[in-house]
Amino acid sequence: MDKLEITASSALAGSVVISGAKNAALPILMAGVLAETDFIVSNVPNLRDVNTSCELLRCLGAKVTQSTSGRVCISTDSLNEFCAPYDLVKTMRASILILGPLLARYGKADVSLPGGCAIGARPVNLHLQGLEQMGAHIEVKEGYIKARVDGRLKGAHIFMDMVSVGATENLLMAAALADGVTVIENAAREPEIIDLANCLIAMGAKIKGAGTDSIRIEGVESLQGCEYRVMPDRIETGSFLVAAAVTRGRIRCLDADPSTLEAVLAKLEDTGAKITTGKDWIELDMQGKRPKAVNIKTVPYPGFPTDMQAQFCVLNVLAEGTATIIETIFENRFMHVPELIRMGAHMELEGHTCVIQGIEKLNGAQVMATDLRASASLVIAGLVADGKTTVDRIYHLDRGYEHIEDKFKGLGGQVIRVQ
Ligand SMILES: CC(=O)N[C@H]1[C@@H](OP(=O)(O)OP(=O)(O)OC[C@H]2O[C@@H](n3ccc(=O)[nH]c3=O)[C@H](O)[C@@H]2O)O[C@H](CO)[C@@H](O)[C@@H]1O
Ligand SMILES: C=C(OP(=O)(O)O)C(=O)O
Repeated sequence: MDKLEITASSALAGSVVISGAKNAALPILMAGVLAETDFIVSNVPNLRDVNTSCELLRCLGAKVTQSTSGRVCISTDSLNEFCAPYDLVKTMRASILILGPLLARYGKADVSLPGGCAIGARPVNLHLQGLEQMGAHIEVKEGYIKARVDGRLKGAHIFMDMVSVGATENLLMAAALADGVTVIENAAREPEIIDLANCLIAMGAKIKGAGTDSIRIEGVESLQGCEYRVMPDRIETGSFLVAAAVTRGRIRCLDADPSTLEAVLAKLEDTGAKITTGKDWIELDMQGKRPKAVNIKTVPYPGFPTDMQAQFCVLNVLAEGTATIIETIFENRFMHVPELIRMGAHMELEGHTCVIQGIEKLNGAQVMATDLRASASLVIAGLVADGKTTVDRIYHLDRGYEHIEDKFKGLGGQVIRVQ
């Protein structure tokens, strides 16, 4: 199994090109099921989760071609299977996003329950309740969600109990082909929802309000393929900016979108970083200074993202002062804490809160990656730890960071992959 070896690096410097967003690309690829003609997606990152999504579409009978330049072409002419099997779903939770599109277009879908994962139980009740409100008959049997509808789904007024990105996306895709108007209240407002909605609109869907907490979808009878470019990855961007901050460096993220990172950039400024932005770039300059500690509370967008919590833990581990980190989205998203403590961090964890006392240096160690962003945080920690840090189980990282070692190398970070 591959590992990453990281040795203490000097201040990161230079530019890094940001990839397309994993969390936008995955729902957009699933939306391919809705299109009657060829659908072309560009700026798709080369990631394990993208390969899994393409594999899932192929498993349904769709024709999918992936090019090395980040273009994926999907044709559903030969789609004739309606089951997302456990073996694929267990490797990627976002597979649940195939449910809405399959049901809306073909009236049937059997999707394996994704199961719990490292960061929390992550139930899918909101996805199922919303589809039921739209007229679907749903049974959960032998580990599979079996959903059926006679004819088209019906538009419905759906109030979501909790803000869920995935449930909003599944219902948005289902409603695009439903008969009548659907309103999703208490919808998630993440930029990836706007990206998905823009893609569906380019396919012919009628959607208003994406990016607000009330989305109105007037269902249409059919959707056509289009060419769509995936938005930049705001979490990859934030991860590189944090890496630059902890190494007291200066980097520029290219092909990035500053408007999707306001909460993260504000926190970085609070650490003492100088942030400059252009239309599609962000520069962070620590001016050689040690970052100051910043308190974080994760909340749905536009608040501070849970997907940046682990990286900000590392920043605070090395910052001047004491910080409190509160995780409110996932009940088990502090798996990086014991690993960072093994590297010398001063952290105390109680329930959803972690108190961090900043120190000057970490010590390299062998650490284990337990989920995607925890893995990224350990790589960042390795950049500023004395000696060598080995990050094991990096298949998590490969789910979400494209060419991570090459990108760090380009900034002067000493990160190598060993097999
Ligand atoms: C592929 C993708 O885009 N993944 C992102 C997506 O995950 P995902 O879409 O799975 O996350 P959700 O927004 O659905 O989860 C938010 C909270 O709602 C709960 N919940 C969710 C659905 C449901 O039916 N019932 C329920 O209780 C979850 O357990 C969690 O506590 O949003 C998360 C929150 O920003 C991010 O961390 C993930 O990176
Ligand atoms: C939690 C994440 O992804 P997923 O929802 O695919 O597990 C993430 O991107 O940080």
